[in-house]
Amino acid sequence: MSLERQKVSELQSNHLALSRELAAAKSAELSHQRKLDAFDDEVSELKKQHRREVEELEGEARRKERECRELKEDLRVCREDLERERLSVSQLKATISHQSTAHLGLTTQNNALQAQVHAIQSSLDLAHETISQLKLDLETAERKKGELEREVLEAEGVRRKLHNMVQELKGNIRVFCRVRPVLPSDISAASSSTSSRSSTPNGVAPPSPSPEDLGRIRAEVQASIEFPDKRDHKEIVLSSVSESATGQERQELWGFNFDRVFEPTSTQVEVFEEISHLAQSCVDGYNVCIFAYGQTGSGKSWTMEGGSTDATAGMIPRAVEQVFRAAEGLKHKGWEYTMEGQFLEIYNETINDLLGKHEFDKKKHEIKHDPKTHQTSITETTTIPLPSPTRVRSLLSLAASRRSVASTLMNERSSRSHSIFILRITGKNAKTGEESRGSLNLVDLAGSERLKESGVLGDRERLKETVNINRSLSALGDVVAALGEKSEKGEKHIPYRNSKLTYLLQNSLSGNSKTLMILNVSPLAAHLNESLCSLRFATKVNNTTIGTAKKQIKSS
Ligand SMILES: Nc1ncnc2c1ncn2[C@@H]1O[C@H](COP(=O)(O)OP(=O)(O)OP(=O)(O)O)[C@@H](O)[C@H]1O
Repeated sequence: MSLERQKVSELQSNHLALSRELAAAKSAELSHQRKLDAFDDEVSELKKQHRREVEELEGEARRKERECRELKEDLRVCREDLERERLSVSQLKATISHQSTAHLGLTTQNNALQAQVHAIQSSLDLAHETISQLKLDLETAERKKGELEREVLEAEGVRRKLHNMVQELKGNIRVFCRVRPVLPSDISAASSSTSSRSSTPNGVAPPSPSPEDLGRIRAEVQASIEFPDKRDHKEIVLSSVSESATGQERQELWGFNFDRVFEPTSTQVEVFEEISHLAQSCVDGYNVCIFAYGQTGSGKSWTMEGGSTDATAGMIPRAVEQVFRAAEGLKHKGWEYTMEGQFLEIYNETINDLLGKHEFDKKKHEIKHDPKTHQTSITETTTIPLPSPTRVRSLLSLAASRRSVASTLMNERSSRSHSIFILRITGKNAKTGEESRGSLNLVDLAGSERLKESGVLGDRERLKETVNINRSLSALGDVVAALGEKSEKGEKHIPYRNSKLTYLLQNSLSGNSKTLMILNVSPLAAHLNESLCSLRFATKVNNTTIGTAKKQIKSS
């Protein structure tokens, strides 16, 4: 038992020891557990910290990756730039080498030019010397020229005096003849009448004529007109070939002489050159009358009024400008001029005021002649002061728009009235006290064709016009004839009052004025008979002496 007790005590002590150990172990375990918990906390803290660090490192890695990508992109761009720069460098190298070659060339050229400059400089020096010598020569020449100009002026005065004396001796009616060119419209009218004859029955138009056809048509429409006097241009010869009764070819020739004959190629400038002295005369105090005569479409309006350009302007604008120039040229001698204009037409023996505001034919205008001043006035007509030639142009176009224009077979824009432009020039000389009164009458007569030719027989109004036109033109012929007889036989009655036209122009036809008739002739074969009539009439006028023109100058 003791053994057992002993054993129990041993066991108890063991148990106690073990309990103690257990307790110690438990407390050790507790402390381990605490340590373990502390470690766990530390581990979880470390894990958190590690996670944070890992996240940071991953963020950092991503940023680095992005930077790396950007750097790679930059690198790529830089490489491209580099490539481009390399290319441009190589191009620049090529340019530089090209430029250096060019530079070399330019340097050589420059050297050559410099050598030339030196050469030019020396010839310039030489030229300077020559110029100063020439200047001296020029001064001497100009002195001589001034002297010669003075001599020419004096000679011009003498020439003018002699010219007026010759005119006075010859009488004061001059006749010029002007043949107009064949117009494209003449050829197309002839070619359309030929083609209408040859047109097919089904109305299909024939083909347009070839250049050869046109040449042939031109030769057919053109009358045979020659100008044999190539020196003085005073002769015109018309001819025609006809068949005699026996079937033989017979050529007839008609020759006429005038003071001047103008061929179809003559320009307005050339025609005006021959009459510009008349414009000068009216500034000197003469009555001047220029009238254009001829059949419809022969070029009267073209000659008197002309076209719209400077080159084609007719005698009216040119004469007016010349009058203004002449008046300006006399200013330094003390002359001051005033000009005024009137524009009238005679239509069916009635005077119309082309510058008036009233309806035509409503007012009755009377013609009055002053026997002392040899001036003609027309009652109740508009007189417009003309301070410049420009004003005259606008006045001409106003008158043209009011002028009676109707249509006949001869000319689609045929003027059926006589138009009379009157420019009155009054001059006063403050130095000498002289006064001068001149006038310039520019008359565009209505067409002179005969009744049968004009194709108006069926039209009463046109017939009346043509009868009136022909009556006034034949009255003009009678006046001219009577003037011719008067100078041969002494005093004789002159039938000025037989028409408004002759009565209006009385002072311009009676020997107190300088008169020029421009006969306009059509170049067409179809108008040959009319042309011959006109040429015969003009010859009658040309053979008439109407006496001596008188200057209207009054001394104070
Ligand atoms: N020298 C010329 N140069 C060029 N064309 C001209 C010339 N003369 C006349 N003409 C032309 O001929 C045509 C007839 O001329 P214009 O109208 O002057 O005739 P006219 O004799 O005045 O006729 P009317 O009696 O009907 O007034 C016009 O088309 C005109 O332009």
